[in-house]
Amino acid sequence: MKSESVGVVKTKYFNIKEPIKLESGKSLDNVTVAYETYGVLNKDKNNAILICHALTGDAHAAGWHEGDKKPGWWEIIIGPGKALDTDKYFIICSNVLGGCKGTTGPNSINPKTGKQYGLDFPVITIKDMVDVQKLLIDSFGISNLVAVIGGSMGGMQVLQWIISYPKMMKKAIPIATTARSSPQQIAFNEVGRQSIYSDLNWAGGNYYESGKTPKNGLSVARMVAHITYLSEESMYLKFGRDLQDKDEISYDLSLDFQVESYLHHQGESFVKRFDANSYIFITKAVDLFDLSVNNSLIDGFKNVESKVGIISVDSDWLYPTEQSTDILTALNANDVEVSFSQIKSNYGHDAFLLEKGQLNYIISQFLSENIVADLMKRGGPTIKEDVNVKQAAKLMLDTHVTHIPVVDDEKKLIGIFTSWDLSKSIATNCENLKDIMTTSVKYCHADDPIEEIARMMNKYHISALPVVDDDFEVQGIITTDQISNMFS
Ligand SMILES: CC(=O)SCCNC(=O)CCNC(=O)[C@H](O)C(C)(C)COP(=O)(O)OP(=O)(O)OC[C@H]1O[C@@H](n2cnc3c(N)ncnc32)[C@H](O)[C@@H]1OP(=O)(O)O
Ligand SMILES: N[C@@H](CCO)C(=O)O
Repeated sequence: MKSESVGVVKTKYFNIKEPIKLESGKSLDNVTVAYETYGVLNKDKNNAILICHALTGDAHAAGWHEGDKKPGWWEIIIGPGKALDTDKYFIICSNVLGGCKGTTGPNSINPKTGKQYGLDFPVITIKDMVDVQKLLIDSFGISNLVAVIGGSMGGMQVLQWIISYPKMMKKAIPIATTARSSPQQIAFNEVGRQSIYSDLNWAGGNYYESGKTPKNGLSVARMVAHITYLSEESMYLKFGRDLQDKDEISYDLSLDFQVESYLHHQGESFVKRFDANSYIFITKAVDLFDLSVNNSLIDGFKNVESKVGIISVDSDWLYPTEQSTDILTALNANDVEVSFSQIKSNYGHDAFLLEKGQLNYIISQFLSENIVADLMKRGGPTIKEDVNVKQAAKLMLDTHVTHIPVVDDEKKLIGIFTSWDLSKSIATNCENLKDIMTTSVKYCHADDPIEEIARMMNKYHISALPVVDDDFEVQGIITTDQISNMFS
């Protein structure tokens, strides 16, 4: 076990009491969500990061299940000192709705029949997956996530999050993904589904009780899909035209090449961990994914508020970089704060699971708290100037703050009342807030760099700055405590 691993972990389960209303108009009762967490949720509940997994992933993103030979699928970036630093963040990862690794899906028991759903399971969408994740996040009492991050189908969930719940996260990191599935991506998934339907054990999806699953069909579906996760270069480097367990071609249509053997291996190991019906429903959800509105991604992304760090892989031909730059263009057109990084790798699409150095560097850079929005305390108390000092002092005491922005009737900043002003009021027997408050108040904006704020605080010997928007309305406050916490 690596020293920087989170160690032995266990999957937990969250049961949703209310029915889940799906995008299709149908609903699902008794939904269970399998999830894992790493790190500690702080008392303010403002250090959580949500991971969204890819097509065949699960909640087990990091650490080791007792007795397992392999760690979670994103062990390379989750753990003490890594980009998703569990000494700093509280990491949550759940198995998607429709999955087969603990969250309700087609292999779960339908409460209405007492039998496994099979194809009675309703068609679900990426939005349905995100809505279920939101209920899980709500159950922790988290009202604002540091970030939502995911690759491939996980990246689709990230993009759905920033549209469905724009105020729920400061940052979003969609990796190797698209804002709408392309005809080529749909085509590959349809071949996979047809391969399952053609299996003699398919039985219309009701194979659970027979004990014989459509594993051959599912294996071939995986073989085709797995090719799209690699690149021609990586396959040449790994296999070339080398033969598998033989010195010469046998001319009997048996397996000859290493690449054939590799794909058989990937197919065989996949069917041990995945359910064919889940594969059908989840690939269908991926195909239906399209965030454009009136065929425009610009319209689709018009409500985004979070800062977005897009990452693509230069050799990814399943989700090519152009689909990431389409997202970049649409977010830019909406004045969203967005950055774009490209992983240099010959691995292809699955580089987001493998390129440890680049992923840790790019993600930790993006997550590093460098603007006011990353540290500020949103909301918080404000006060009108027409109150007396005693009322202001009581509000300070009740809300445990030493600085209260003073606002007019439109919530626009007109001053600040500090504990120093309170001391002055006592020393000068001043009772009216407006006679003692500081009117030449220094302020800042959410997108100001932290370094600039620190310089202002140092220059003017102040320890807090109200944060205002373009209309000068108070959005929150940033104090020296929040800045010093960033370095501690
Ligand atoms: C985000 C998520 O959803 S994660 C879900 C799990 N990940 C995926 O499904 C993505 C699909 N890709 C994979 O599974 C890949 O194996 C990864 C990305 C996990 C790892 O990639 P790499 O480290 O490059 O391993 P690679 O793709 O070469 O596969 C290695 C395996 O193939 C086997 N293999 C390699 N060559 C051959 C061959 N000629 N014949 C048979 N098997 C072979 C190795 O023995 C190894 O076996 P293992 O499965 O027991 O580890
Ligand atoms: N190979 C990963 C990514 C697919 O997009 C998976 O199977 O989930």
